[in-house]
Amino acid sequence: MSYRLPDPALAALLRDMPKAELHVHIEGTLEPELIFALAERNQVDLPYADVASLREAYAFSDLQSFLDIYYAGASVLLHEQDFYDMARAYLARAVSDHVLHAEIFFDPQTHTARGVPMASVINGLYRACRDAERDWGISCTLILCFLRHLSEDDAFRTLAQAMPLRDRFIGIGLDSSELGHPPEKFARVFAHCRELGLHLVAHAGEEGPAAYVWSALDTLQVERIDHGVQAHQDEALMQRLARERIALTVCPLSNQKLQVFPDLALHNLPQMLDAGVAVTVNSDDPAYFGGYINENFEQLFAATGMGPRQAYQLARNSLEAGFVGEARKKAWVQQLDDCFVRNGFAAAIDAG
Ligand code: HPA
Ligand SMILES: [Zn+2]
Repeated sequence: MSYRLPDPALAALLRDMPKAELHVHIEGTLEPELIFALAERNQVDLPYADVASLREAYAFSDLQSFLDIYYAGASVLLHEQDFYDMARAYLARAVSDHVLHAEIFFDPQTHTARGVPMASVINGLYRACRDAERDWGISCTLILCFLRHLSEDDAFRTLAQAMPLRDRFIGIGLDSSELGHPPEKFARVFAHCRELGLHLVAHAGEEGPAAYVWSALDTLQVERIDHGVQAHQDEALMQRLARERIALTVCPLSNQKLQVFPDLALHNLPQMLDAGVAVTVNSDDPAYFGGYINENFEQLFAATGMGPRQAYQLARNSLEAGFVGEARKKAWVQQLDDCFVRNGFAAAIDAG
């Protein structure tokens, strides 16, 4: 089900308000047109005849059915310039959606397993971030994700390969198939990353149970939870998330596409926000799930009937949950306040 906002003033506010994107997989921003262009450039065979038939395959029943196609799409990425072009396209889009700051996930094991050098992956993405900052003023950092369906030893090897480029990523995440791969499987490698001074996040409670969110917090000691929507099943967990202001990077269109919620109108984000949890809105894999961050905001608000007060809270949560210094956060929140005043929604600031 796709939703449209009937209120043009609210739609304009959601579009124009400054925001941060804290949960986007760069490989999930690879649009079918770019997949085919890179396939041709790199002479990679694809099991789809054209862009239209690839898009037709984007009908998912759960996380795994998506991941199978997502990893196939990433097979066209071979050279540093491919990673640069992919990230450049995403960042241009983020700028037009008024994203001030993006923390971008990448999955190195998806590429190194095919013989792509770690340096090609990280240097291509990093150069795109620096160029976007120079050209468009967007702030942009990288988070290296371990694939949880692989072993912890594989994660350690991946970390070792990335260490010569340690200054080019700020944190570590955990993604891929959740069920059967609980956070504690990666306890030792996360403890090591913590000692290295890396920020820590993990996907938990997307399809997996609330127990995985507890484990990500207590065993991995992550600073944010990616998705986390299953926390709603556990009142004690909800209270902890709210009390400790642990941000959840929620991805509404992803949750609908992967059938975590059968329909956006049934999404629990409004209740989580009401319960005082620091929820944020993000796009996850926008090329596959039918929309970038502003489309996530617009459709979610249209489906659930939320208004300017919640828009303010969500944007503010995102600007405050990034891994950046307090002075920059304060300046960004000032820009957010100015936007709400300019658009005639000053009351939403005071209510928030
Ligand atoms: O939503 C997701 N969940 C887990 N792994 C992923 N890798 C890309 N997107 C996702
Ligand atoms: Zn994700």
